[in-house]
Amino acid sequence: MAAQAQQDSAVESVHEAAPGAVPDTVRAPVRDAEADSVRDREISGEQEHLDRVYRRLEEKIHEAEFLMHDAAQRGHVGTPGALAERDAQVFRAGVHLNRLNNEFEDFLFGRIDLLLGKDGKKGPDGAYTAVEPAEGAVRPDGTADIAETLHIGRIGVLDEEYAPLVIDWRAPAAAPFYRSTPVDPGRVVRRRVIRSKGRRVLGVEDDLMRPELTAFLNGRELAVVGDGALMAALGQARSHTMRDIVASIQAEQDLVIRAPASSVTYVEGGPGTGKTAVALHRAAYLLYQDRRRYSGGILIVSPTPLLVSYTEGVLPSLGEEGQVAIRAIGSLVDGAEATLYDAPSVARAKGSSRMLKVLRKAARGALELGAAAAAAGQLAFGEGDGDGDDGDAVPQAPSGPPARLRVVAFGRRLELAGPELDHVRRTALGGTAPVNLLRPRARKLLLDALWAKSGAAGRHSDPELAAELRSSFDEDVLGEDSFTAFLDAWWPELTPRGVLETMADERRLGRWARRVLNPGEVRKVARSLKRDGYSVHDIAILDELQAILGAPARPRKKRELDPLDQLTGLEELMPVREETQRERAERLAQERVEYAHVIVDEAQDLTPLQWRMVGRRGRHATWTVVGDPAQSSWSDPDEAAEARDEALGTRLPGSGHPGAASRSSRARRFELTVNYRNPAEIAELAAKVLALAMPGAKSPSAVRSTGLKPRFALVAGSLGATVRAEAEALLERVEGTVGVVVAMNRREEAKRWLAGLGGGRVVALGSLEAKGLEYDATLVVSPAEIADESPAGLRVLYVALTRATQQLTVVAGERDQPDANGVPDLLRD
Ligand SMILES: Nc1ncnc2c1ncn2[C@@H]1O[C@H](COP(=O)(O)OP(=O)(O)OP(=O)(O)O)[C@@H](O)[C@H]1O
Repeated sequence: MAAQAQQDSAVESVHEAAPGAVPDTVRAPVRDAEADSVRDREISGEQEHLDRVYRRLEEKIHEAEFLMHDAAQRGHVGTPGALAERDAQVFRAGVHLNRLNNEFEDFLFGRIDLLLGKDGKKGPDGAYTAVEPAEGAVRPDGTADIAETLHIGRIGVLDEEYAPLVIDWRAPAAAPFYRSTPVDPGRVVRRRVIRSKGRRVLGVEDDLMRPELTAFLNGRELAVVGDGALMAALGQARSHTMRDIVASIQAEQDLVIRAPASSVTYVEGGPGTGKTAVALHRAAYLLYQDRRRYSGGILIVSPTPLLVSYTEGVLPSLGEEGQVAIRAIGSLVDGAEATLYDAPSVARAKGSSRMLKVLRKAARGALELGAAAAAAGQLAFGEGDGDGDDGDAVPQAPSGPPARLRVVAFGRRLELAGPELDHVRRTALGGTAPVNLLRPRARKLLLDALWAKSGAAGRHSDPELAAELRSSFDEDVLGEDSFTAFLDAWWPELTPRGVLETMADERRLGRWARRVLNPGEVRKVARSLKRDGYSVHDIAILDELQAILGAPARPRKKRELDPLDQLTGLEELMPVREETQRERAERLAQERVEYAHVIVDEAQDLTPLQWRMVGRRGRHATWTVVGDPAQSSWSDPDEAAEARDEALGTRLPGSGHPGAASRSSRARRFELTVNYRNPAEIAELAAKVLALAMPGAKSPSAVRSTGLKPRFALVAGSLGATVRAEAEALLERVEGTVGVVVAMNRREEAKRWLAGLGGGRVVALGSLEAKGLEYDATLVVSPAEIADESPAGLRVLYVALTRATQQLTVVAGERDQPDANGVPDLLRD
């Protein structure tokens, strides 16, 4: 038996079916007085096991420290082979040590007690692989023996004999911990969640998967204690950071987490169904399952920086760091960071695929502005510090490109002027390559035009002599400083920033956007580009411009010396030192523009231009796309879906997209159906808005209820004073966080209303910023204002109403038409 349970158990349980709301589990409470002693005994049994695990971990830490020491010694030997080996060993031991030293909050969190399996094969982790019980595992009288006990934790630990003390939660042997349900229990009789802090076991929560059985462990009947792990987790107060759900992942979520990554995995589900949590756990699972395949990195695209900081602690808590980059959609372009919001009408214009045409024209049009356009965006992105201060000013009355080219070649003065230069430019732009990469072509065409003017073309009939003459002519011209200076000014290397800034001129933009944007849109877009800083939509435009222009040459970074080499004097032995593994990892991270797997969270919100931007980061990647159409704040979901399919290459056969047919046929779709966040009372209210926003759409079913109906408040005195008073009341009623959601244009005002309140527990948010976040209590201010903000306003309101884990208050503002109870018209039946 792989890891037999240590404690004796007793017959202490009263079995009882779970309340219907709990989707996958059946729980059984125990009787009070007796129960306490059974509970204590069960806890001390788990404590013994945890102590054993920590003793083993300490041994492993000593081993890793020894390896590090040994590796350092090897460095002193000084041969290239020893150096490479040292680096590899230091790297491996360092990773190991780091993980072991990490005091996980609850390192060991689960246990399953299993029946004898159908066959006796063991997997690499020492656990039996059979999923189904053996035929004789259950005796005809309904009794059975527990044949195997497995403990589940954040990383796997083997004992001295290579038997599993802890199974990694992502290992196949741990899957039954998540997958087993009373309907389909497999070999699992009891599933236990163990709560611990540091090295102390605090409690256990059991779920019986085969309540009809009387099961024995070491001759004693299996005890069942606790109130169920899921409910315990859901009832906890929230902080400003998300927790992992590793101890209570539900069966439908586990299917998504462990789905093989081929092509695209689509995951849909309403608010609170665990999409974000599942996405993060999936990243950890994929890395565990095939670290080599994902060495190219996993990118998680999140809608806002707030959601990034809310979620970024989850992966380290799962033992994964480094390989996964979580980036907000407005931070995907190095050196540029979105800090501004666009009004919905501006966002619609900037994000739509119509903008592509405008940008192509702008990139070419910017050339006509010559060096002035290039000077506008002095720094290519990637070089700036991203604070929006470098070269943000809109160029003042650009002088335009030089009007004539004068050079001396073969002793003659040659000149190209206006129409000739225009002709060369038009011909050069006829090529399909990115504008910056067309510069050599333009240079060649200029040389051709000058050659034609020189009159030397017909001098030799012998082709060899003619070619020689031509090449010495070219050399002559290219050696002229005036030619290089002209080319730099006439065909400058354009940067995305520079082009974007030239678009801030309304007249110019109007020319480039003719018949694509209407005059109103041109005016608003141009005006929005005059601000200091970027919006999320500007970031996608910068990325698109980068693709249109072609990458500017990056200056080569100077290689830094490794202090270790200086210590061992190896620089002298090896003139060109090989990169260490660490350096290589750092270099790859810096240069990484594409990833092996891309996870898009809140995918319903991506605009067509954003899909193109994200698509460029995973051209050869597999994808997980997570979203909820009912929460979309983009006004044209069909247009965005088309852009998504194009970015992912999943369009149906006949679309002409390479690989379309095979990709679309391999795509998998999952739906998450249970709302773990909102109590039923809040979910019910939100469903009313969903019915208005998307008639016929189904809400996920809430897993618990609190008996607390949402509160409706009318403005008494000023709106600010009412909001402050209601927020204060909520702070009294919940232990954790309070989120106050207002229309976007009230954000600053709301921050002032709430100044000094709650000591960090209360946060004011614009409606779009609330995406993906959750609070113990939420205060939604003026539903009508939020709904009227944009064409997608009702869906944004739906998001706002589904953020609370415990309590919700709605303050009806001026635009709402509350009834006598304060219920705004939008929230009435
Ligand atoms: N199996 C689970 N066990 C415990 N908690 C869970 C489980 N699944 C989800 N949760 C919790 O439910 C809440 C909602 O999860 P999450 O934010 O991932 O949902 P979502 O589908 O992304 O929601 P939204 O679409 O509204 O942003 C989180 O607090 C999460 O920790």
